[in-house]
Parts: sequence; C-alpha cells; structure tokens
Amino acid sequence: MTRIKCCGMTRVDDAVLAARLGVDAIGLVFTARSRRQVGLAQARDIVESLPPFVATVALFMDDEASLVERVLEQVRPSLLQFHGEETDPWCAQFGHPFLKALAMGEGAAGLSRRHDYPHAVGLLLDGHARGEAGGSGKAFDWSLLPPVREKPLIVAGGLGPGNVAEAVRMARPWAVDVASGVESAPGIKDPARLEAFVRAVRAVDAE
Ligand SMILES: O=C(O)c1ccccc1NCC(=O)[C@H](O)[C@H](O)COP(=O)(O)O
Repeated sequence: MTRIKCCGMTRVDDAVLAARLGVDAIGLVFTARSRRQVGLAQARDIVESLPPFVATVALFMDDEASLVERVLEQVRPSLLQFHGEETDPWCAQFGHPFLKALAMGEGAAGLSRRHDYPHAVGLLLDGHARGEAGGSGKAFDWSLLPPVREKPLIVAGGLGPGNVAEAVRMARPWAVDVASGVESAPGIKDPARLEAFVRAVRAVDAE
C-alpha cells in the first residue's frame, strides 16, 4: 500500500480531516522560507489533535540547529525532514530519525545525491530545483526512480488528484507527498481535493 504524506499543515481541522481520510503522515513546515510556516504552539496543537499511528514530520531548510532542538522538545514530531544543503552528519546530530529531501529539478543529478545520506531513514524526491523551497507544485520525471532501492523513496512535487495515480503506477514509491495540489491557498487544505487525492492513491493500490 502506498503511504500518503500531506505536507504544509497549519490548521488543526485540516490535520484531523487528513487523519480521518487515512493520510499516514502530516508535515509541519518550520522554516521561515515557507509560505506554510507554522509556529511552535500551533504545531503542538496540531500534533496533539491527531489519533495514534499518524506520523508527524517537522520540516526545515538550512535552519539553525537550535530551531530543530526547540521543535523536538516542544512539538515532539515523529520524524525530521531536511530540504536544504544539510549534510548527513548535520542531520544525524539530533539522534532523531530523519528524511532527506533531494531536489530533482536537475533530474538524475539530484538522485545521485541519495548515496550521501547513509543515516536518513528515507529520501524524499521533490520536483523543485536545488536551492529552491519545496511546496512548489513542480513535478519531475518519475521514470527516474531506480528499480533497486536501498531506502524508502517518497515521491513529491506537483502531485494532485489528477496525476498521482500515474505517478504511483510509474514509480511504485514507498509514499507520495503532496502540499499545493490539495490546497485552496498556501497552508490551507481543500477538503474535496484532499479526499480525491487519497481516493486516487487507494484506487491505484487496488488495481
Ligand atoms: O511547503 C513548503 O512551503 C516548503 C518550504 C520549504 C521547504 C519545504 C517545503 N515543503 C516540502 C514538502 O514536503 C512539500 O510537500 C513538497 O515539496 C511537495 O510540494 P508540492 O509540489 O506543493 O506538492
């Protein structure tokens, strides 16, 4: 079964709906470079609103270690996710499981960096260019995913209810990740689009 992560949550109601629809993980963006930035108190409210077995992922992009530490202490996310030029030892210093995002804007060059992150528990392949923020709505060529996968691969970037089935069929990823494709505005999820997204993934899983 393809897992689903819905990123850029800023409202309790959206997170609760996502959990009810069967979303496996929600993303909370802490970097100031994001239009979906969430504060610590709001993030804690969102995490506390979720039922068991829904994972919470805290996102950063070349932020200070002190911010990551504050989030770990006050929000207690299940996983960290790093979107910038952070190195493997830098990401691993927190002793907390992490995903590393690889910018796929330059295609296979992005994928070749997967070997640089031996401590990552998974790699999130995102369609934006290197140096750009995520949540861009840009897709990449899903046929680039290698047949042999040393770690779980998460496909992100430009997914929505209309194309996620094709992405899953082509790439057979561990998980798909969506932000802008299920929004009415940055950080505001659209219930109908979110439901259609989950349905589309479950339908292709059942084929
Ligand atoms: O979403 C953001 O604003 C963001 C900013 C800076 C770093 C990462 C960010 N989001 C990361 C995600 O995991 C997104 O879900 C992923 O980039 C896919 O976004 P989209 O193409 O909009 O579905």
